[in-house]
Amino acid sequence: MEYSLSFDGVVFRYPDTAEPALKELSFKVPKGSRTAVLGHNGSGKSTLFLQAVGVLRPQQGGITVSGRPLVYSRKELARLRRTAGLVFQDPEQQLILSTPQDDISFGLRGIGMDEREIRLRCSEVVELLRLEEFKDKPIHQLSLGQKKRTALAGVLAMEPELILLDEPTAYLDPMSEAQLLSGLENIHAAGTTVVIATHDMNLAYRWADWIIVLDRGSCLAEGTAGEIFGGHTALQEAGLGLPLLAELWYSLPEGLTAGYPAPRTAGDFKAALQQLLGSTGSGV
Ligand SMILES: Nc1ncnc2c1ncn2[C@@H]1O[C@H](COP(=O)(O)OP(=O)(O)OP(=O)(O)O)[C@@H](O)[C@H]1O
Repeated sequence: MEYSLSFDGVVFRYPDTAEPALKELSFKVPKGSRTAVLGHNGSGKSTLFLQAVGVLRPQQGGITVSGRPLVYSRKELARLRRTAGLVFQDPEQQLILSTPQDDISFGLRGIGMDEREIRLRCSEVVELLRLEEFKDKPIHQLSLGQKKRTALAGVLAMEPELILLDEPTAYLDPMSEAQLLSGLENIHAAGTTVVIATHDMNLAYRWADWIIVLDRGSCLAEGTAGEIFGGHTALQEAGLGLPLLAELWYSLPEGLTAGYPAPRTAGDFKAALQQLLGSTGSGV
């Protein structure tokens, strides 16, 4: 299997802190996956992301992005910027210029792209993330959901192979969340590896195909969504509850559900129940 990102024994301690934020952290993100990094507050998710894009550097261990070990020279970091993009939890930390259009173009100018290509890339991401209506509006007048999509557009315009999003849906209403997820769907369909950090178990359950469970700076478990949500010991150990649909599914009699894949959406759950109860002669 090919991997877009791997950590091998990464240790990192912030200055003047007693405990390392990352403790011999090792895991792998399969290329082309939709990966969710799950962990409680302070488990190290944001620190992990900052390491993956070279903003922070491990004190021990190594990181590989798209098959290349990270090297912290100016040239290699510039290359990394085009390979791996990070969307911060707080878009205010990311958006620098006055309008979405200017902000998206800024990063592309920084890598020396010509103006014609910049205009083309900008219009592509503006369309993909449906920013047309407010692309020329002052950023401080945008809603949080619009700012989050603008920050995502700025990263996406660089066409990275790997995109990392820190708590992408935090504080978004259901409509803004759906818009952001649909943007991510298109990005993933185009071949990009997408990694999100979240403690929203319901989101991870319906969205991710690969899961990494982080606890106090270490990886407790990694595997397919079926393995992690089906086993649920790592989630319990990390103090993370089960997603509602998984809890309902695994509370059904094992004899009834044996051999059926656990449904990931409410619609699939209903269809599975109809099929299972139909096959036992009950019916819903
Ligand atoms: N700049 C910093 N200086 C010192 N310690 C820090 C700094 N940033 C984070 N930490 C510590 O590192 C650990 C990991 O923090 P991190 O922000 O990576 O966790 P997280 O899983 O992203 O948390 P959250 O879910 O709350 O965003 C925590 O103990 C935190 O207090």
